[in-house]
Amino acid sequence: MELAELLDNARRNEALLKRLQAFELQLLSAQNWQDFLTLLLEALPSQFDLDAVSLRICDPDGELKSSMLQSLDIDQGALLNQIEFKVSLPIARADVIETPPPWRSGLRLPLMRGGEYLGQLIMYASREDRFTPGMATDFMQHLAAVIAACLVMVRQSEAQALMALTDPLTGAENRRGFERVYRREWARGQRQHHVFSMVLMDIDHFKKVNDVHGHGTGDRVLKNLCRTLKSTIRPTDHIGRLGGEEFALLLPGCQPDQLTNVVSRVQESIREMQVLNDSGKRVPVTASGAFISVTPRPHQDLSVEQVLDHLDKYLYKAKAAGRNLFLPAESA
Ligand SMILES: Nc1nc2c(ncn2[C@@H]2O[C@H](COP(=O)(O)OP(=O)(O)OP(=O)(O)O)[C@@H](O)[C@H]2O)c(=O)[nH]1
Repeated sequence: MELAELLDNARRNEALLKRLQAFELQLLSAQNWQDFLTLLLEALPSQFDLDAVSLRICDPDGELKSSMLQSLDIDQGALLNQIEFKVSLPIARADVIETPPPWRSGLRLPLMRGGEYLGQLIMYASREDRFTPGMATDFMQHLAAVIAACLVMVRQSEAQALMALTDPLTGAENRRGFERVYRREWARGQRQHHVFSMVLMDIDHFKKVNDVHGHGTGDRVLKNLCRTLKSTIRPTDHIGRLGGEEFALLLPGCQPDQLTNVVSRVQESIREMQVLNDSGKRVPVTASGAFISVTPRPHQDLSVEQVLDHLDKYLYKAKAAGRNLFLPAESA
């Protein structure tokens, strides 16, 4: 190799190394999925002459996917299209791989951290000579090690953030978590003219459940209710436990004409719940509630407290009318 060519190669390597170091520093400061995934799936390809990047993540119990779904706004959900969540993945070493069209070369990098196999990062190029068999991949393998460490850090910090916003008994969002969801949905609605719906509900005669069957059975009712609600509404909907036996639902994209159906389904699923007391006897459960569709408008501000206070008046009417009843609230 000519000296000039060697120097040119060295300069290119040095420039690549500098870019990698700067990129790694950015990655290390990512605290949440949005920053981490945007860097990995959008910044990485543009900064390193790649045409696309995808992630395959080992996620046997679906925890990572649900953490990302919780943390990302729905309009950032496109990032998730570049991620495959796998129940299991065969361990693969760093290698140049065959790629489907339109890509003409690709590199697969394993993501390992402390002996845990986290998944793979796949880089695609439309140039055939971008990745060639036998090429040196040490820089990229180093990058993969940093990505794996950051993935573990972000997983942990997202889990901690989620814990602070989650009700430990039922796994529903706590009041703070629910307020955060509302603020996000309100802002998204203003940006994109999205409607969302809200339901406020309260278990009927819950004090009696506790008094007659004991606190343990009362807790089981609350846990069962959340499980039931989760399986009745969409995975992108939100359940908040606002206090004792009071819950709220936030249903993004749920139009007024669909809301009555959703509420009937919710009511039905609560009535069908099979909760047993300590003697194995079924405890019948019903709830009362109120519901409304919210259309965020630009330059308007309607807080979650205002919506909930408004719904509370209708919930009170439903209780007064004999319970086991959900009433539509007039627009706020
Ligand atoms: N088991 C259990 N009970 C709780 C929890 N949080 C609140 N409660 C109980 O929920 C009951 C709520 O009672 P009330 O506010 O009188 O309402 P209610 O009996 O459901 O009556 P209505 O709402 O009018 O139908 C109280 O007995 C609280 O102690 C909890 O985490 N676990």
